[in-house]
Amino acid sequence: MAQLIDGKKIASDIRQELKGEVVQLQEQGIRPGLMVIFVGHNPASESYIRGKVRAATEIGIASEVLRMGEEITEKQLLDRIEELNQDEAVHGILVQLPLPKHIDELKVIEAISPEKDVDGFTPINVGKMMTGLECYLPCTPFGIMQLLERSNVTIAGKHVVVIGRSNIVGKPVSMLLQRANATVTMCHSRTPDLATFTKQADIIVSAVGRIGLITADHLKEGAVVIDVAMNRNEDGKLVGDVLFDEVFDKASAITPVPGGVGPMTIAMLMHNTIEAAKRASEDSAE
Ligand SMILES: Nc1nc2c(c(=O)[nH]1)N[C@@H](CN(C=O)c1ccc(C(=O)N[C@@H](CCC(=O)O)C(=O)O)cc1)CN2
Repeated sequence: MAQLIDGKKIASDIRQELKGEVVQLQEQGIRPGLMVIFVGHNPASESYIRGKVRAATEIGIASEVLRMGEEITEKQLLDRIEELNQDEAVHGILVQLPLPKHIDELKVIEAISPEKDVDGFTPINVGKMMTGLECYLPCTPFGIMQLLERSNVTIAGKHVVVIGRSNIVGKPVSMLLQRANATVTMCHSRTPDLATFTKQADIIVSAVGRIGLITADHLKEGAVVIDVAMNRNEDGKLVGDVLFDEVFDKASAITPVPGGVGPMTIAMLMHNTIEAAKRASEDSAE
């Protein structure tokens, strides 16, 4: 039977720690500020943004949601980002993804000032992460690392199989795990005979978005399983890639969906926003 890695509890612990940091900043007259840009009406995004605003309010971060209709042009969005880049009260800017199809996501992300890029998605921050320079780490991969560390899962020397190659999760988490001295194998939705790879893993990170992708047969006894996916099943219930009930008996530790990686994404966004406020005040003091 596995240890349940309780992301909800760990994220709540992190938010409590961050609350203390915000109190200290406020004593210096600094109030961290986060601007969330939401284009369109995606219901899932709506719910994630609510979670971000709730967490910010709990911690004492000033947050605002800039809502833009689906019909806005790419140019209008880019102009708005440029204004926010210049706004000193805004320490962190994020554009909720996905964006409507007529807007080029990469172009929009690139427009965010790297100093305010609390999602860690801009090419500058990605490049810094690749080379080990100080930067904002993307929130979901950062959250996965925190989950593993705070659950006392050893990473160094372990073989990790990451399934998924997105810019948000698969690629960056592979890099962070490798930096923590794991040996990383990257697989994806089109990897033939996935089980050949996953059966060799001490830790599996699955971020594909396919219900039932990982079964007990994909695991070696005692592997750690991190499920990053958010899928809706036939009953409308939120489930991951992993068949939780059967994998639970074979794994040594496992994250649930919901209540695993998801809450950590928001906690690490709060961490990055506070970091952005600290850096801005250090820069203005220089
Ligand atoms: N600009 C960004 N866009 C997106 C990101 C991101 O990091 N930055 N990640 C995802 C969505 N996301 C945050 O934005 C996110 C996903 C899931 C959760 C979460 O807490 N999930 C809960 C379940 C919530 C529910 O019931 O619907 C859980 O797993 O327990 C938070 C944030 C894509 N876009």
